[in-house]
Amino acid sequence: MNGIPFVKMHGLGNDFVVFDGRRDPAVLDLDNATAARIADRKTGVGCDQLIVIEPARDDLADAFMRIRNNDGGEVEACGNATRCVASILMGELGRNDAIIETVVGLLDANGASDGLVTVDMGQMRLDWRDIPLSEAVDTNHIPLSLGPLSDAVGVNVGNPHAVFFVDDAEAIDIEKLGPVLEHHEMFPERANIEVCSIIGEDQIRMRVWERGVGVTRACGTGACAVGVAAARRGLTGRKTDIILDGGKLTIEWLPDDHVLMTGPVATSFQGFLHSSLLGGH
Ligand SMILES: N[C@H](CCC[C@H](N)C(=O)O)C(=O)O
Repeated sequence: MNGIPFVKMHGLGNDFVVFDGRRDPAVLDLDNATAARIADRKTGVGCDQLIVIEPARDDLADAFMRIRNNDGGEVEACGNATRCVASILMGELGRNDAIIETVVGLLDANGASDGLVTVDMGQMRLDWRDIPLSEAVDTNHIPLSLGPLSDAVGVNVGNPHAVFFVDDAEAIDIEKLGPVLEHHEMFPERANIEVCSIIGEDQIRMRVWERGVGVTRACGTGACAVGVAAARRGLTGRKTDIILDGGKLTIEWLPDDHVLMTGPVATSFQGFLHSSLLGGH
């Protein structure tokens, strides 16, 4: 079988095409158009994010993870994919831990009970400049309203998030509101948009419109942002279960502002990318 091997994986239905650039240099430095063609669910393999495992730059890391959204654009963080890459690396290394390097730093991953994986998603950043926002506002109460949504909480998980609390997250038309908010002038680098409601003690139901993708069944960095936002607002404690369309993630916001995210990893299939999809690359 010719073509470049990949593995199709997902975290709670947030799905990825994962290439190994350490073995196949043809997938290193893909351009945005090529990445979008591969990620396209009609013309390509189809995925929310396209992931390339690359040789680590930092001696402390086991590998570097490059993340591209469905629209081909490179982004800083992807929690669900980080668990998937950690699972691959731990399998290769025969270890129950791995360090994944990203453009925003090193992430520590560990195998947890029941086949789950825990990732330290790093230190959350809460200043308006770090979200980033286009003006100096209290990020615990961003003055932004659209329809039934208002009064967002901004959190940077390596990537930008805006969290809205509502009575019933499932009643919100996120397909309509998400893209308008993603591209709002308040967010100079756009934003991932989460709509959530408290459904029990330390239990939060969340839906997400992802920057550069659209509605996904789960978003790990989004769950981190929601867990932090709820605790900032005093709606929950610092350890919460986040119920997404695709299932549950457990989030813990530590006193040092790091966030631990625990959840499952799944492999769908192995495949080979026809070289025509790499285009002129
Ligand atoms: N699904 C990913 C989020 C990707 C974030 C991406 N949509 C962005 O533009 O930041 C996750 O599990 O964290």
